Amino acid sequence: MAAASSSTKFIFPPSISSSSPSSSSHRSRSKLLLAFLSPTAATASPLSLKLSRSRSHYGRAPRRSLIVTDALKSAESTETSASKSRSAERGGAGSAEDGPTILVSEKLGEAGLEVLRGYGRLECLYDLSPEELCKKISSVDALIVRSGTKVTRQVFEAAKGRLKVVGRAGVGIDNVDLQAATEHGCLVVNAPTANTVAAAEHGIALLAAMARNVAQADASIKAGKWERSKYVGVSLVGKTLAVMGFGKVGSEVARRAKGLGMTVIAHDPYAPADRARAMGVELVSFDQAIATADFLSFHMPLTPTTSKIFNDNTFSKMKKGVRIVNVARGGVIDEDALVRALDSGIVAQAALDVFTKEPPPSDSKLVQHPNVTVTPHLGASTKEAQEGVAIEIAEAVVGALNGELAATAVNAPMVPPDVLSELAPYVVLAEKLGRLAVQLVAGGKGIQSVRVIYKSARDTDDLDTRILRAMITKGIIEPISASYINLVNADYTAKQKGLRIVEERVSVDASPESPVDSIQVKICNVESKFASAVTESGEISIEGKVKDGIPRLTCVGSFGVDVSLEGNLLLCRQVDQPGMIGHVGNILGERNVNVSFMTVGRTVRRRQAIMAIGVDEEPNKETLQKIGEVPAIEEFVFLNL
Ligand SMILES: NC(=O)C1=CN([C@@H]2O[C@H](COP(=O)(O)OP(=O)(O)OC[C@H]3O[C@@H](n4cnc5c(N)ncnc54)[C@H](O)[C@@H]3O)[C@@H](O)[C@H]2O)C=CC1
Ligand SMILES: O=C(O)C(=O)COP(=O)(O)O
Repeated sequence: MAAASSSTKFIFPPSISSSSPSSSSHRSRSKLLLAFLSPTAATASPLSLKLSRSRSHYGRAPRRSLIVTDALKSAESTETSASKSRSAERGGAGSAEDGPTILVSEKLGEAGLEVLRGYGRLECLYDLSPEELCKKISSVDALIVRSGTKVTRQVFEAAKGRLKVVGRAGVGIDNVDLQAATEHGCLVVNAPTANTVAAAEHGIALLAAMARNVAQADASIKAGKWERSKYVGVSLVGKTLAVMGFGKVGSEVARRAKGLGMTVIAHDPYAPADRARAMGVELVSFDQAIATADFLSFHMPLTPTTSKIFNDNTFSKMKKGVRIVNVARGGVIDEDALVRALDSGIVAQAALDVFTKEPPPSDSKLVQHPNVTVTPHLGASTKEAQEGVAIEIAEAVVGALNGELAATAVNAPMVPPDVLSELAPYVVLAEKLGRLAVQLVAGGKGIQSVRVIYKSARDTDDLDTRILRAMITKGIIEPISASYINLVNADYTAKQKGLRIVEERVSVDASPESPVDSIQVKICNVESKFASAVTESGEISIEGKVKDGIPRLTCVGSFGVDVSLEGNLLLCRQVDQPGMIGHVGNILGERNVNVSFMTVGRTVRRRQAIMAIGVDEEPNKETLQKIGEVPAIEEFVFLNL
């Protein structure tokens, strides 16, 4: 159980870890992290990691990468030299041939490519059609995109379970079907910070260019004209700018606009008013913002709520002659309505970097409108931003492929590293308890309701159980279905299968040093193969603890036991009398089944006891039959942990 004894160093990425890449702490860290994303968490064998810092900042991929499955190996062997040369033509092929395959489908900064090259097999294919992407996707472990690639449900389906991570080299993830990603257990990460300033600068560039007719005047002079009176502009100083969406980009735009002498107001239903106030920006309602502003700048994400939020109705409420900048997403505007608003003069000018359909049709009335200035989605396109975004996304993807929970995960719970570190051994315990509990269920009715009870000395607020719940779900579902469960899709899959997991906390007088004293898993309203596991209230109940970093089973039904949760387990209920351990031990020994431990728990002396026997090998049918024939044995069950 290397994972269970992992040191706290595991939270650091290789680049800043003080331990040697091949050290045991690194190994145990990696094995632990495997638990969060890998299909084979609790049963994974020790990994042989060969991270070499001399190759690159991130080192080479481990021989058996943390979320790389066997499917990867077979797919690797089918990789053709034709595809490699094609990839080299279009963007270059990678060199770490034995690592995971990472497909980059749009131009990415060189610094990020360098990180990826050093880690895995890199393929840059920049002009794939949707059909080509679907064909390619089942042979890659990670996909990195910008805004131009639509990662649809079809893409996730075509991946056939191999695609583990989609990295969005930028902020907006509206081009990725997040629901489909979650259903397929695929992690989506983005790079939310590195292009903020670039987008804000572009917003300001468009604002100033629009106000002074820079693009139109440039086109005019190049057409041989000299039209000074036609291109008289408007001033920015003293005007009111409404920033719609006061997030990272919006607040940077606000800061710069204030520097230009504008009065800045903002609308954002979720932004803290004190942050705005500290910048001298007043947060106002949507209607107030659009009715007051001389200039509007859009900086909200495209979501079902913001889709076409600027439409005939909202344009009609704007100040006549308002000027609009959009560097967010084209879809927040009803583009036909904007054309009408421009024609009627409600909107005097618009400067647009983004469009509902990109590229927009060449005969688009909006693009061709004389009062509209356009750029081809250039907000993030500075050298600096592209290098930054590329590094940010490469780090996130490499981390995710290593089984780490990315700080920029979009569809998985964010669990701070210190919490992860502390819960490490309990993660293994949780999965084992789920796996064990489900094997005690006698088929038939199906499992619908599971109660999980965490006994802890800590305050409720001081215990984040999301990972534990996910791992219990994984343990329960995986042995009885073909689903592959990880932190991304655990809750979704449970819901799909009609499995209700209810969590309870019980305060106990234990050491507050440990986040959890024990975890109890109870499966309700089912019959058990092992009647002794059923409590008086009719639930299958097992309980486990972590002792010296090792997960142990401490209770079955109302019988106390104490066995390490490793390998295989025989649970027998017998009459509590001398000689039972020797008797069963002999049957196993004679058939070459090695016993790793034995423990006996009883409720009342000389009445009934439960014997838990750990075995290295799986006993065959005949051996199990022999055990069943021992007169004092009342029932027994063999469990695979
Ligand atoms: N043109 C380009 O190349 C780029 C475009 N972007 C886009 O800019 C937008 C903002 O990006 P960030 O500032 O980094 O994101 P962010 O997440 O930091 O900020 C978005 C803000 O919008 C707010 N918001 C959500 N719903 C809203 C609503 N109905 N009304 C008003 N505000 C609402 C949120 O509360 C949040 O504060 C995104 O759409 C992103 O995709 C970002 C970078 C480059
Ligand atoms: O980061 C964003 O949201 C952007 O819109 C940038 O898009 P891009 O990566 O330049 O295609």
